[in-house]
Amino acid sequence: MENWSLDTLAIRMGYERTHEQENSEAIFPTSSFVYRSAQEAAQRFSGEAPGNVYSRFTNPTVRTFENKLAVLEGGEACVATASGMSAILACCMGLLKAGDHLLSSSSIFGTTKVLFTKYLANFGIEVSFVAQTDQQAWSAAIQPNTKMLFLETPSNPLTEVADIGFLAGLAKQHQALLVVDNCFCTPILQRPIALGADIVIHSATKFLDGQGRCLGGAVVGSHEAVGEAVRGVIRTAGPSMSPFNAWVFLKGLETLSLRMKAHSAAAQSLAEWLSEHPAVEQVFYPGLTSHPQHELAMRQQSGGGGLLSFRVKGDQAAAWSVIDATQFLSITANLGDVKTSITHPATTTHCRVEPAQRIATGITDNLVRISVGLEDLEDIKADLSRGLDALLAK
Ligand SMILES: N[C@@H](CCOC(=O)CCC(=O)O)C(=O)O
Repeated sequence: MENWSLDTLAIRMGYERTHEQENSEAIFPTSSFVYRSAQEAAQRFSGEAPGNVYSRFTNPTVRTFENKLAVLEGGEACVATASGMSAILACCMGLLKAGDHLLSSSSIFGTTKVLFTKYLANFGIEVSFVAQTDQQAWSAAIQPNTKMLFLETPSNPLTEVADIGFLAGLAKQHQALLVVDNCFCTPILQRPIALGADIVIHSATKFLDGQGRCLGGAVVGSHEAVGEAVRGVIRTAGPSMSPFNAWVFLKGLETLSLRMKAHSAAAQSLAEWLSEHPAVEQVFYPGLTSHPQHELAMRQQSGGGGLLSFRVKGDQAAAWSVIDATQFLSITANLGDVKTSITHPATTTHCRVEPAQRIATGITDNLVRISVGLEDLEDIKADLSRGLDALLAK
């Protein structure tokens, strides 16, 4: 197994067949487990003996998913959660305490921002935000009590790519943890732990699933931080992944590599096509609009991912008209699906961010986000052309 590539690991690693000798992984939809004696139960609950205890924190199907994702991300441990947001919550609850400072990129998913500002602040965690790609701002915003640096890269929805290596160095210098939400790239395109990050977060709902079926999340990192601290939160607070969802994500991992390469190639072509369209003001896709070395390196190595966004020439009505003119693209607030989705971030994914802050971070009313799926690219372009061409006729 040591020499297997990520493609083989994603399909083959980490599963011991039951006595039925099944080829596809079994699902264990059980809430609890039965012991041969009271003593065995006590040993399992105290951790003295290994094995399943209760599906809130130990389930064989969920464990298979966790073990596989840990290896793919290069972490020692993985804890699966009920959603991407509960992965972020468990990570913060397990690794921060009142009085600590969390330094976050300002280019994060709107709901993550609400979690940090509205809820973590209530528990005495200090939060501040810096521009994703401004290295001087990250350095200047470090405080004596900074315990965690947090970002999504590429960011949602402007696909800003941060230099993980630089931020990892900064975090280490100040004994803080670097947490990277890797849900846009997945380990197929980017492995933050190999670049120096301490923790990787996933919304498994996105590309890990790949077909928009289930909610789930994951935290990957060291035994101490994730295997102990974050798992302790999940065991106690209970935002756990269900066995059925874990099974769906296991199936998703089997095709992840193929899908990510196809999503990336399609998104890159679509970004280039959009940037030539006269009704489009600006396109955001890694390496397309700016060329810092780490951004180009990421794209050349593996592709820039399946997500892009663009500003139409006009206002919110113009953006909505492009969205509404599509016939098969899914108007939805999700991403990472084989079905292309189209989203108006200002009024959906980032609607709870205070307007001035939203606009300051580039989520303007004329911005449209696309998660490029695996339909024929010419069909996707034709669906988008309808609304874009109509804008020119006005
Ligand atoms: N991160 C995803 C999920 C979008 O989900 C929502 O926008 C739900 C709204 C909310 O959390 O309040 C994406 O960016 O599409």
